[in-house]
Amino acid sequence: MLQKISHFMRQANFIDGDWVGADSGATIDVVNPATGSAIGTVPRCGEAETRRAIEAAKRAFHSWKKTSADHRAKLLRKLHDAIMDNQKALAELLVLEQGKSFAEAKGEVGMSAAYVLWYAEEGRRVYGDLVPSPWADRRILVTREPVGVVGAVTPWNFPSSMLARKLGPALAAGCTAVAKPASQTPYSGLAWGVLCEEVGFPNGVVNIVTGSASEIGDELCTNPLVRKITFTGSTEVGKTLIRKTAGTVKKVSMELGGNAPFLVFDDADIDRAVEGAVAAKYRNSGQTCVCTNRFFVQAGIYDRFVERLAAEAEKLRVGPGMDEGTQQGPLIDDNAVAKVEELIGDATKKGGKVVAGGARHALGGTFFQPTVISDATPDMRFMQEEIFGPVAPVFRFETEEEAVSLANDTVYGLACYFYTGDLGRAFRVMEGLRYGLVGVNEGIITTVEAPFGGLKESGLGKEGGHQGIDDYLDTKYVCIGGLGL
Ligand SMILES: NC(=O)c1ccc[n+]([C@@H]2O[C@H](COP(=O)([O-])OP(=O)(O)OC[C@H]3O[C@@H](n4cnc5c(N)ncnc54)[C@H](O)[C@@H]3O)[C@@H](O)[C@H]2O)c1
Ligand SMILES: O=C[C@H](O)CS(=O)(=O)O
Repeated sequence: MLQKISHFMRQANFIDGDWVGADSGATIDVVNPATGSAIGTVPRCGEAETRRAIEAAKRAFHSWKKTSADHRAKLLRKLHDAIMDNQKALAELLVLEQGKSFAEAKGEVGMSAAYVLWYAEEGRRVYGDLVPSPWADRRILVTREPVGVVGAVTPWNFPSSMLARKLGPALAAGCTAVAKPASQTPYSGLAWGVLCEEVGFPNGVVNIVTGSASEIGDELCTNPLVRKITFTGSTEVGKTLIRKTAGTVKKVSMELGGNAPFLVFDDADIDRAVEGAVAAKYRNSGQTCVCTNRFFVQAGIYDRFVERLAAEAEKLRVGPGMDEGTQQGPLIDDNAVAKVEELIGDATKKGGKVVAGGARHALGGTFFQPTVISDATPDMRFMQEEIFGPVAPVFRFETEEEAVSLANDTVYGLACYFYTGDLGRAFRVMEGLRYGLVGVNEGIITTVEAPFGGLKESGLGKEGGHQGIDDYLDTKYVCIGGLGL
C-alpha cells in the first residue's frame, strides 16, 4: 500500500521490534539543509540502548541463522517490493533531510531496492565445497556460515543506499544487525525499521539506533557479541573504528574517503568527456565518495575542456531538492560550505583561476555555485584533500606517465576515471592506476552487480557484486571420520 512521508518519518529508535526513545529522553534535532529549519527530532541514544539492541540481535540470530536462504530471499524480495512501492515517499524523506534533488533521491531509493534484490539472490548461492579427501576413510566438507551480529555505521550523503549495501548482504547471509545512521540524516535509516517491521522480519533481526556517535560506536566496536563492523564514512573515523574493534578481533569492512582523479587525454571524445565530467563531479552537489576531486587534462585539449566544463557547470540548476528541475541541492551544513570556501581560497592564492561559480549561491544558506578552477597545481590542498563539494579543479599534464603518476599521488584509492580513444593507452592507464573502481570513458559506474570498494586508505572489503556477501560469512572446514568407509 502506498504510504505518505509521515508514515516513514519515525522519531524513535527500532530495538527488538519496539519503537523507543532514549533512556534519558534526550533528543537530537534534525535539520532540513535547504532551509536550515528543524524538521523533527530523533532519540539521543547511547551505550545502554545500543547494548540492548546488540543483545536483541544476538537473541534473534539464533533462529534467523537457521532459516533457509530461500526463506530469507523471499522476505528480502518483499522488502524490495515495499521499497519500490514507496519510492516516492522514501525519496521525499531523503530530500527533506539530506537536500539532494528529488531525481537523485529517487535514484538512490531505487538503488537501495536493487541491492536488496541482488542479495536476496546472492544469499541462495552461498556455496561450500566437498573436497577430495586425502584419507580413504574420511570426508572433507567446507561450509560457509553467517558471522553473527553485525554493527553497521553509515554516512549522511547516501543515507538509504549505504545502509542497503550492508543490510542486504548481512540479512541474506543469515546475520542480524544493529545500524547507526548519521545524525544529519537519521530518518532514511529509521525508515528501514518501518519497512522491515511491515515486511515481517522477526524482532531483533534489524535494529536501528540514533544518537551519540561515539557512545554507540564504542559499544558496537567493543561488545564481544558483535562479530563484524561495517562502516561507510570518512577515513579518519574508519581508522578509529578499526582500532576499537581490535580488542575483540571483529571482521571489518571499511568504505572510506576518496580523492578521485579524472584524466582526459588529447585523443578523448571531448563531448563524452565533458558529459562524464559533469556527472562525476556534481552528483549530489559533489558530496559523494566517488566524485572527481582532481581533473587532469592533457595540454592539447586543456583550454577547450576547461571552457566546455565551465559552460556546463554554469547551466546547472541550483535549488531546493523538491523544486522542478533542480540539479544541485544545498551542501549538508555550514561546515561543508566553509571547507569549500577554504579550498577555493587556497587555490586562488596559489594561482588558480575561478572560471565558473566560486561563491555561495544567491539562494543563501548552504547553496553553493557549481565551480570550476583552472590552472590548478599540485601544491594546492585539492591535491590531497577530499573536497566533498561542487568544485572542479583542473590540472594540466603533458605525458601519459605524468598523468598516471599525478593521479596515484594520494593516500586514497577509491574511484578514478579516464577518457581516451586509444585502446592500448586504455589498458596501460587502467593497469597503472591504483584504485578500486575505474571508469573508462564513463563518469558514473556504480552498480549492484559490481564490487564497490577502495584500496589504500579508501577502505577494506567490497560491497555489491558477488563479492559483497563474503564479508558476512565465516568459512568452516569439517573433517568427518568413523564412517566405516
Ligand atoms: N567509500 C564509500 O562507499 C563512501 C560512501 C559515502 C561516504 N563516504 C565518505 O564519508 C565521508 C562523508 O560522510 P560523513 O561526513 O558522514 O563521514 P563521518 O565519518 O563523519 O561519519 C560517518 C558515520 O560515522 C559516524 N561516526 C562519526 N564518528 C564516530 C565515532 N567516533 N564512532 C562511531 N561512529 C562515528 C557518524 O555519525 C556517521 O554515522 C566522506 O569522507 C566520504 O568520502 C565513503
Ligand atoms: O558516496 C559514496 C557512494 O558510494 C556513491 S555511489 O552512489 O555508491 O556511487
